[in-house]
Amino acid sequence: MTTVLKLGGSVVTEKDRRETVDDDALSALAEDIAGAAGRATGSGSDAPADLAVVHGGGSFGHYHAEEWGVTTADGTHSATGALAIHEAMKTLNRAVLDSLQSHEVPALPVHPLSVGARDAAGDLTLPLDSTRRLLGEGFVPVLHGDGVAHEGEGVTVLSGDEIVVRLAESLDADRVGLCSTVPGVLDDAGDVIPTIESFDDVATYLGGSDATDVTGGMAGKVQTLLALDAPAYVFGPEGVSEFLAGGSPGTRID
Ligand SMILES: Nc1ncnc2c1ncn2[C@@H]1O[C@H](COP(=O)(O)OP(=O)(O)OP(=O)(O)O)[C@@H](O)[C@H]1O
Ligand SMILES: C=C(C)CCOP(=O)(O)O
Repeated sequence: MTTVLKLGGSVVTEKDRRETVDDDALSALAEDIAGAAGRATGSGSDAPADLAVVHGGGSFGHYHAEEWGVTTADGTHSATGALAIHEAMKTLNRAVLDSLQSHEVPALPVHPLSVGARDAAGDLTLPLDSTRRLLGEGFVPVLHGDGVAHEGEGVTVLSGDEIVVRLAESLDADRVGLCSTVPGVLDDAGDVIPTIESFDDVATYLGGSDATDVTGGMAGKVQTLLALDAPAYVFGPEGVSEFLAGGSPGTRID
């Protein structure tokens, strides 16, 4: 059983305060991840079957991407700018790793800038040999939204959501979960939509992000998740344990 879980940048950071980790939220998530694997602190048991974690940018990557005018399509040839985005994401990644490891989750980093590339059409190559091998050896690889080399553009943004989709396809994942600040995809009355099977059915409800976010909020998420073979779930932090236990919190996207 292979599971891909994205921790939204909106959840693990205070999105409107530059480069600020939400320590309490992150720690609660790490505890849920550890608990789901029967690996709560002190249990000493091994890693669960194949869990890959991805996290977004929150108040780390997005601030720098915006400052340098970098999006998923428009890049920078400034090494200073690209490094600012990458280093901010590495700082956040380190905080995620520290929190997971402090809950006995055997988490290790995989930095997409070092391996990924986009061609001129924007198509992504993301070799995942190290991710696959880490999983096979009982680790929990933790990838993150990052900069990526992009033909003709320099470096553009690679969103955590795009990494999730690529991971799910390449690892033939059984389940995909996106933990965001919202309890699911919401309709115009603010209620969680239980299941989404077509973009057109829900397009009018879907907006961008309510914070600084160069990769674009819920509409993009739903669109990319619909393209996946594996079922994907969008839920809030309260849904993580249920998701990792095999349940169906929030919105299911088929
Ligand atoms: N119909 C909708 N239902 C739920 N959320 C919506 C909807 N339309 C827009 N949103 C916005 O989408 C946001 C979630 O997208 P966002 O990209 O901020 O999430 P994230 O994945 O947690 O963060 P990051 O992109 O930094 O990783 C919600 O906080 C909300 O503001
Ligand atoms: C802004 C950067 C570098 C990462 C974006 O990742 P996302 O928050 O998952 O969209």
